[in-house]
Amino acid sequence: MNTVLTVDAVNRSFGERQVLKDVSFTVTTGRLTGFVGANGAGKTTTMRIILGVLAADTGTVTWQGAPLNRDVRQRFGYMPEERGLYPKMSVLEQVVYLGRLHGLGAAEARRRTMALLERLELAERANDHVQKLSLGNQQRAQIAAALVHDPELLVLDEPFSGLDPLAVDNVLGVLRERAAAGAAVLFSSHQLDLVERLCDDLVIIANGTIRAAGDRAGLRDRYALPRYAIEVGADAGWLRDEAGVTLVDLDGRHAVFDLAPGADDQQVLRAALTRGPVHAFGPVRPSLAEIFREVIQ
Ligand SMILES: Nc1ncnc2c1ncn2[C@@H]1O[C@H](COP(=O)(O)OP(=O)(O)OP(=O)(O)O)[C@@H](O)[C@H]1O
Repeated sequence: MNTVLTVDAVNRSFGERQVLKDVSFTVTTGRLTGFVGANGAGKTTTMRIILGVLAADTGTVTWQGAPLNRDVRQRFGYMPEERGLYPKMSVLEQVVYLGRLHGLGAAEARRRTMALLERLELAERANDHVQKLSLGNQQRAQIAAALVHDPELLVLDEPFSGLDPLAVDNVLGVLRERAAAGAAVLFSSHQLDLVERLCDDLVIIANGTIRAAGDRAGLRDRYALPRYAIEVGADAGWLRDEAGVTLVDLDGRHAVFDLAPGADDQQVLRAALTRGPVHAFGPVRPSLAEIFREVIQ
């Protein structure tokens, strides 16, 4: 597994407004990288810069250490946020056409298109006009269009939004196969709770600034404070005043709290026991969505 794409100190403004501030991260072959942030955080702008649709004011994007050019970008696959298939053309014609634009011969483009549509469970719709498809199926057609030329880098803007859980699994399976075959995959989402289950690496952006980046487990270890759940016999509100305790959730006799570095969990347990029975007490593992809650709102 190699780092292939490097976004380094990219800045971009629209008029007076700076929407990307020193954005840096990397994307690795064989892995799915989720690019997560709230609406307006700067995901699409970053992706457009990677694809060369938009220029950075300062900073660089490199592929295997070299600056990007048209030839390299021909080997990328992009699913833009604004989608962009022609409503009045059949799915088959359209994906074949896009494959040919990327240099595939007619027979090869057709063969790959059919295989992809089959894999995306869209083969029965191959001859339908895009406008006749459900939104979820239009999305799968878009994904086929981004994949048909077997790109080395896949950049997908919100590929899972609007898909039902079965379709998410299907698309995820397809992306995993591409990664296993050596592609690098970068996709954006505003749903950290969904994405943390789907990807290997995460890049978290808020207000144009990268807040955290790395593999899932590493991010959890780095950013999570020790978190505990407790169930006591009466209201657990007293926890609020315990040294080193930050309440995450309080619901009557149940509470979830973080402990400051150096604070003693056993001290909290003893404090609880002086007030009455303790029915449950132990560490819990926060999800990334919980850790970065403010980033995704
Ligand atoms: N062409 C443009 N002209 C002016 N402002 C823009 C332009 N494109 C994007 N912006 C602004 O830049 C900011 C970042 O937008 P961007 O689309 O990159 O965010 P995003 O994270 O992809 O959000 P979303 O999930 O809503 O697409 C937003 O405030 C947006 O309004």
